[in-house]
Amino acid sequence: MTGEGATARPLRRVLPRARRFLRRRRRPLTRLAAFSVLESAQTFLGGYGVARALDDGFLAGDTATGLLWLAAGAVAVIAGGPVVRGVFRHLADLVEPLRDGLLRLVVTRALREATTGDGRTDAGAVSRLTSQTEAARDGFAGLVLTARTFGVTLLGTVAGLVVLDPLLLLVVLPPLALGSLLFCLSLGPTALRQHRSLEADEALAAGFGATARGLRDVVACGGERQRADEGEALTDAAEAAARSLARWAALRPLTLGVAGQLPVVLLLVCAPWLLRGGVSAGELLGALTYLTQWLLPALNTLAQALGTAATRLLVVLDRLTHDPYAAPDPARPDPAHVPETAVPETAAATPPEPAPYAYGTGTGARVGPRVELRGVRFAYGPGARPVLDGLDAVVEPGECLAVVGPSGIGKSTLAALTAGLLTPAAGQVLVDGRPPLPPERGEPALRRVLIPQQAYVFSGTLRENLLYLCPDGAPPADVAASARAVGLDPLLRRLGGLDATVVPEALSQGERQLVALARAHLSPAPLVLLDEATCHLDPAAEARAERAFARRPGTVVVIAHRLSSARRADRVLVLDGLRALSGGHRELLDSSPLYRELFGHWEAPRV
Ligand SMILES: Nc1ncnc2c1ncn2[C@@H]1O[C@H](COP(=O)(O)OP(=O)(O)OP(=O)(O)O)[C@@H](O)[C@H]1O
Repeated sequence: MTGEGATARPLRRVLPRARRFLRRRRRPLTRLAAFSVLESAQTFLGGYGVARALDDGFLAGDTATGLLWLAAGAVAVIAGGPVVRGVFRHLADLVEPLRDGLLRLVVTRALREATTGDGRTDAGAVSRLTSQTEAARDGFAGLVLTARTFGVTLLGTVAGLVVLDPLLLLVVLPPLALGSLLFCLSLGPTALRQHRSLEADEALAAGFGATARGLRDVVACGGERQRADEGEALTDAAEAAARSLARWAALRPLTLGVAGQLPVVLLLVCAPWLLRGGVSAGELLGALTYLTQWLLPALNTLAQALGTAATRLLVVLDRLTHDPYAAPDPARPDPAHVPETAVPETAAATPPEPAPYAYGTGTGARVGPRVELRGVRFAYGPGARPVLDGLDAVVEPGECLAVVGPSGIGKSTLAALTAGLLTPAAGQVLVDGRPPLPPERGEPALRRVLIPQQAYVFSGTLRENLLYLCPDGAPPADVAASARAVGLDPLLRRLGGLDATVVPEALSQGERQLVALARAHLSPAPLVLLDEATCHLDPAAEARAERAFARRPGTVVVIAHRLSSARRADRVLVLDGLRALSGGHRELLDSSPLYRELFGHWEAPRV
């Protein structure tokens, strides 16, 4: 999860720019302040008029005077119209340059990206030019207006209370100052938590987006458990961030209560003392009018604006002013990459299950799980014709079985059933005597890897790609040995070593298959299923990769792309739709017309 430093970064980036911008706008700011002082006369008369209306008018039996004072307050509001117009005019002088500056920045950057010719395009420029700059302008204007209104109200209220009776100020000022101070102190931590929550949400969205995009490959590579753990870690982080934000946000009503409502309560509680001290009933009501009619609403609006609108403004400003193509900060991992490469803390903290076999580069005895298919029937849909029906087959521990048969006969279906990706409608698939668990139920340790035709390579270093199926990591010597064994060395040298960054789309299909093969070779999985996983390699490279898997301890099932794979395997399974025959290459040439026919059609390269 991102740390405090990372969450504070947008604040640190935006605040100096904001200060510079405001320093250059002294004139409109001064004019705005001058109009605001005029406007505070409205607030002043709002409370003072009520006090005089009561004391000099209604309580003194002079209703006309009372009504006149009330009317004075109303006239002040109406006369304030031109003042408000002036405020908006000077507000425009402040916020329009902000939008112009942001537009200039976005256009300059988009043009630079379009003309540097490095192939990167700033796809978000249109959104930044339109909605985001408008959002920044509106947000800034709203914030200035709210802060200004609060300042005006506070000024009018304090002036009114001093004129009515300084004793009133003695009661009102302490809780108002204390509440405001507490509120200001809570702003920083709340903003930090808001950013942390936003970042956690974004990381969550990026993580699940990446999973959704690569779902097929994740399943094919047997990475469901790792993905599920990563997803859970991201969800937990987002939840923790939201809870932390909620705790700080809950402080806000408390501070507002101290600043806005406690003075009202204190005024009422101290009313007898105030009245004895010379404060009149009208002055008391005037003070209450200041608090309830003016100060409290202004305080609430300000708190709301600072709590939500200001944070949103900060995020938008940061997005607009921060160069997305600037050199990345090494302290900040790219959220889009985190789920692809990182082993989640929860997984790392869980002690690994004792591995039943030794894998990787060893050359020991032929060990591995026994795979058994008993009377397996499978159809893609309830009414569909079964692809496999009554299929019996066995792969002995440590054996390499090649599966051959015409196109569409069900070879990949058999691989997917063995991997646990599909469940038979009838019969049983057993790996070491147990049905392979479907991916969503996962198994604690990586038991099998299926490499499909379309190899999965992600953006990251070669090392990260190779270690993707090694939740507990692997010694560097094993990584290098697996790369060498499957024939990845030339690509490794060309890219500049294990720490070179891989751009998946810049690799050929065969190179991608080599990366996937090295990854499976290095993985601790005791059962490897190669579903035409070498189809883009030339015959010599295919032979090298298959020999590497034959030397690796474990059971291997190869869905053969060329007959040469069948010749190298310990045994061959021929699927012909009605029955399955298994045996050695020579044996099948004698016993299986289909195998003979396939052999006749296949080119048998000499490698
Ligand atoms: N997801 C699916 N939904 C419906 N039918 C499918 C699906 N996948 C495969 N099939 C059908 O099941 C049959 C067996 O397909 P499968 O891919 O297992 O054959 P295959 O022997 O591996 O073929 P190939 O050698 O061409 O890859 C085919 O008729 C295919 O059209």
